[in-house]
Amino acid sequence: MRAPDTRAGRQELQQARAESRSLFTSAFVFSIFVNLLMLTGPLYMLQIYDRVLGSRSEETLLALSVLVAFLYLMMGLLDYARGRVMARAGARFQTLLDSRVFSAVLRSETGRPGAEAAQTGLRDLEIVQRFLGSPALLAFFDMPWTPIFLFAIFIFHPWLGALAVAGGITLVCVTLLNQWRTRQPALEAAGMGQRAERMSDQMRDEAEAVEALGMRGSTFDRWQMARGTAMDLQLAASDRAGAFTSATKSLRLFLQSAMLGLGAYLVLQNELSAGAMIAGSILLGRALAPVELAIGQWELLQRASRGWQNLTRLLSDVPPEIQRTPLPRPAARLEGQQVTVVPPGESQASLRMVSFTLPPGKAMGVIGPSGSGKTTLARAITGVWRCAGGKIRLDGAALDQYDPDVLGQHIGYLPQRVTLFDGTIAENIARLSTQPDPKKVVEAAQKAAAHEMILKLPQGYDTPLVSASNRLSGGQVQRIGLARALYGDPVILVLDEPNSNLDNEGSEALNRAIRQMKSEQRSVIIMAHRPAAIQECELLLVLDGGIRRAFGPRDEVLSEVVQNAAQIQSSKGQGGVS
Ligand SMILES: Nc1ncnc2c1ncn2[C@@H]1O[C@H](COP(=O)(O)OP(=O)(O)OP(=O)(O)O)[C@@H](O)[C@H]1O
Repeated sequence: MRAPDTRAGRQELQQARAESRSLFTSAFVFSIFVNLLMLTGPLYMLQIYDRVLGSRSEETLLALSVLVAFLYLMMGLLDYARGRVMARAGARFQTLLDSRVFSAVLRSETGRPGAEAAQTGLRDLEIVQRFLGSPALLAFFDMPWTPIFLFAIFIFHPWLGALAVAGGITLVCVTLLNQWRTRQPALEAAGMGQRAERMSDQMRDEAEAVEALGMRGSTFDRWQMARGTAMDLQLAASDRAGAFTSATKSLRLFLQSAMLGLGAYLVLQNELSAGAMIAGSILLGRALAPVELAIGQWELLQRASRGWQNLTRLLSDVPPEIQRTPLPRPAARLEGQQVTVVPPGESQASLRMVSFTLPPGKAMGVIGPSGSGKTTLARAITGVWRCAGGKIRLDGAALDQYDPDVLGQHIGYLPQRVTLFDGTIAENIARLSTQPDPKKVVEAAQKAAAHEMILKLPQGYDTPLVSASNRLSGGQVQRIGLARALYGDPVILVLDEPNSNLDNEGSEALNRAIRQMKSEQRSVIIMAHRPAAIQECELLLVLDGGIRRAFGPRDEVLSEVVQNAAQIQSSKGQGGVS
């Protein structure tokens, strides 16, 4: 199987990273000075042993100590500054991509629910941001200094240099071995951990069904199995990584002592000064510090690298929205031309070559048995799913010529299953706008016959809702969903099974809202099972197995196609549910 092309996503990420190039450059320059100043310690040692102790000069000691204190202060300041710069580079990277990744996650979820890259998109971005602002990346800036420090040790004595190089190579080999040995278990542990998390999220959301159906034990068993496996894998991964971290730490400490030992031997042979012996040992510590730091931060590095890969996949799968020329507010004329829709991730179309025309001021009913493609059509009209073939045109322009957010304002949608979000009732009606227009909110609620019901709630329109809570009944939720669909005066209203939870009063209010829409030259589409829902419709589209069975004036179509036409027509004019 060919690997998916992720070039576009990688390019986007690289561009966002390149926006912080000046910050990275300053951090790199700071790192040069920090590393130069790291020579302070060894040089001080060298001077103390070889000059101060030899000459017994207190003035030299004082002068050297003052100088060293100053240099350490500078080093501290520069180190702090580069840490701050890197943190800002990470933050800038995240700010640049926040909105892009957020909409890619949403679009990916509507397109192909459950796609792995979308599930973790926002978390991946955060991990990459954390890595960009962490000491782990600074370790890579410090690494080029490792050979320079090693070279300095060579200047003291070739044997010391040889030992340092051998030690350095061993540490690098351990690092590579670490990478090789821990990558797979870390990957598996992360994957399984995410699965357990998804499972617990779903179970929490569906807590009511879990309780009512006595599924607590079995759901717990499933979750625990996933979690247990994740924990075992995580333990194995962290054991391995921990073993490597401890091994490198001990090795480094041992190397430093070995340097001292070898240095002392060379001093005894009169081949080295005592100062150089100590300085060499300190230099070795400095040379190997970035390697050890990189190993210590290996987990973050791996997670960031995985996050980067996921993001490249996500951003490649979901290209950025193109800037569209804004169109004027459309007339409520909707036209379906040979519309074919294939559900995301499926190979079979659930709607095939369906055509219809809905002029302004009219309502169209869409009926058909379960699975006939009614919801699919609603999704296509609202732009949630794109047409695989044919076009849907709103006032002459294909739906993809509208910016998705603008299209959402033109087309009000009441989905089959209404979900409300965390926020007040008013905010939910105003589609989570941070500054809801109170007048429009109340107007929409009145049209949906939700106003009185909302006023009876403890804090009226300001009653806070928690998405998962069930303080509202199914009918109440549906009325608020209808008010949300009507908010902002959409030109087209798409209602998917609007009567499923409405009582008589709600159904009548719905019919009133439909009549009002029509009188204002706006139009309505109703996907329905129940006859009461289509009594306001002039047009009827009958679907069966994703194919148009009939389309035309309602009564004609009914008498032509639906066998129980008489029964449905008899409910006409009664209002409410039959
Ligand atoms: N998200 C999806 N992924 C894959 N296939 C889907 C998806 N949603 C619907 N389908 C398929 O598309 C076909 C039409 O489904 P659709 O939900 O549009 O029917 P419907 O007429 O609205 O049914 P109902 O009256 O039961 O709501 C069905 O065969 C269904 O299996």
